[in-house]
Amino acid sequence: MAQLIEMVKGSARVESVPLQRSLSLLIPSNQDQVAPISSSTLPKHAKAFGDLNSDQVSTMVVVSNIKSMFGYTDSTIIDEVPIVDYSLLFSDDHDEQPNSLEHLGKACQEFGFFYLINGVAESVVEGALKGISDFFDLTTQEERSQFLKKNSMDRISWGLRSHAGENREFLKVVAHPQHHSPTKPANFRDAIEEYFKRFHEVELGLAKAISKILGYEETYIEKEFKLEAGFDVSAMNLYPPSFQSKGSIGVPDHTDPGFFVSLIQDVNGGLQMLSHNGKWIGVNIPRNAIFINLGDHLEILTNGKYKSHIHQVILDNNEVRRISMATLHGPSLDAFIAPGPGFLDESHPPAYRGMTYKESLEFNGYDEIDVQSSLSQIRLPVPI
Ligand SMILES: O=C(O)CCC(=O)C(=O)O
Ligand SMILES: [Fe+2]
Repeated sequence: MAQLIEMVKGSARVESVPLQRSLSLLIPSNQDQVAPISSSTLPKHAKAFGDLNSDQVSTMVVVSNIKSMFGYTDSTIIDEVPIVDYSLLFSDDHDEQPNSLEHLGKACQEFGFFYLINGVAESVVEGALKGISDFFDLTTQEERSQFLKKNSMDRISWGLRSHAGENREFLKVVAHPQHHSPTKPANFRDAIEEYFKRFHEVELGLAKAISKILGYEETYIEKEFKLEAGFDVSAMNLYPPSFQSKGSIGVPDHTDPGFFVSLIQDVNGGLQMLSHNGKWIGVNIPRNAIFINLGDHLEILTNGKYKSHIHQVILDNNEVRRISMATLHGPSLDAFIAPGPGFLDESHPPAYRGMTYKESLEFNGYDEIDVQSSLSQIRLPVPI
């Protein structure tokens, strides 16, 4: 429990300083000595989840209220996903910024994934999800199937998988440097384009912040990955509720290529990450947050310092259909990605082969738009 409390403390950078202060009031340092709490010290999120009073402040209650604050139910797993506040990474406050960068560094190195808040306006995320929902609702499956991939240069690709190993319908589109997507229904294209535009700014911001944490000038990752022409592919997924799926697997376990993946969804349920210590963690995205999962090519560039984590989608408990959009933010197709010299020394020889992003996407025999990982083939044998 102490560990969980620590985790909640460490990750609860939800809105700004007031919330942190309130949380330190909420979280007793010792179970026998409960700090008094006044509801006026609580931020608006905290007020929204109920009328906390000093009687309720026990360790268990604190944790469960923090859970409900983020929209969790008791049966979901909260632990071990850090929350990173994007706005604090660029704060003018001389204490705030280094603390936030350190927190992001820990999230990257010790987890490899995190919830990002204050990056993209909620209305933009909601708009994109509504657009995707309209695409799946307002077109028939037959209309959608016109986007079935026909050749390797296709920039839009549709698929329907319905077997024990995979259950989903998806539409993949190239989102950057040029956005390609179906033009019907109206607003779908505009809504997702707005998300791609806004998120591209956030991507550049995260590239700056992570470069700094790694000890480089802030343009390091942007230059290495040539992000101006970064190849981004967005996978929009529609998962059936579990009673409609023949098997329980939505997407089998895999890692994703690229710098990182940004994921938004309409309802929680199904995405699981394999943590550093070999435990599956349920991804339950707090409202207003975007899930970030580091990709294969950041692992390659950092020679394994930051890892790309295996994940899967399991549909066991889904009562309703779920929509997600996983955007794989990649280097430019012609960027040559190899372990950076700054991550190599005698005890850290190169652990991956260098190749262009395009080559790595095609390494398994897949096309660029399929964005399949080839990390296991790119890994070099460990010298004895
Ligand atoms: O839909 C999800 O939650 C994850 C999908 C995913 O991992 C992918 O499309 O690569
Ligand atoms: Fe994935």
